[in-house]
Amino acid sequence: MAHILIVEARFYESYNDMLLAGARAAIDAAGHSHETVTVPGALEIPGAIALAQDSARFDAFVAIGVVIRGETYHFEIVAGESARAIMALTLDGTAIGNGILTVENDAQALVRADPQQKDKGGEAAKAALAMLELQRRFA
Ligand SMILES: Nc1c(NC[C@H](O)[C@H](O)[C@H](O)CO)[nH]c(=O)[nH]c1=O
Ligand SMILES: CC(=O)[C@@H](O)COP(=O)(O)O
Repeated sequence: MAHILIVEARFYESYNDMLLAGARAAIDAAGHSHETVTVPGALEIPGAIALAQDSARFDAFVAIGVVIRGETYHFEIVAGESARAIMALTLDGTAIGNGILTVENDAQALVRADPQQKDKGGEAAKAALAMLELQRRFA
């Protein structure tokens, strides 16, 4: 059994609740355990994963968050830099699934957060488990 850390950026309460439900359901269905930590925003997720890695308590990570475009360039920074930093951690061999939604509006966020619709939280959890399996296969 693996132990998974879900790192959520709780910027939008309702969407996060749905993403977490999907991620937790996927991990439970695969027979693994999980715990969750909360950070202020998506930009803090990669740092939280890096800090948690040092504890060696977790086998894989799931990033959960919602980034909705506003009026300024900040969307590109938050969306792009969180994805870039997560990818850098992945390329260092860390099993991570990225469930950070980067969308234009609330309607797009809802469809993707809802476990009964696109279930991006569950998708990210399954991706993390798939990468963990590869990591163990190549060990
Ligand atoms: N606008 C969104 C943010 N912005 C906050 C940043 O992620 C970060 O917490 C802040 O810049 C302090 O370092 N975060 C989201 O997750 N979603 C957004 O829509
Ligand atoms: C993604 C963001 O950072 C965004 O929510 C911030 O909104 P704004 O660009 O209007 O400040």
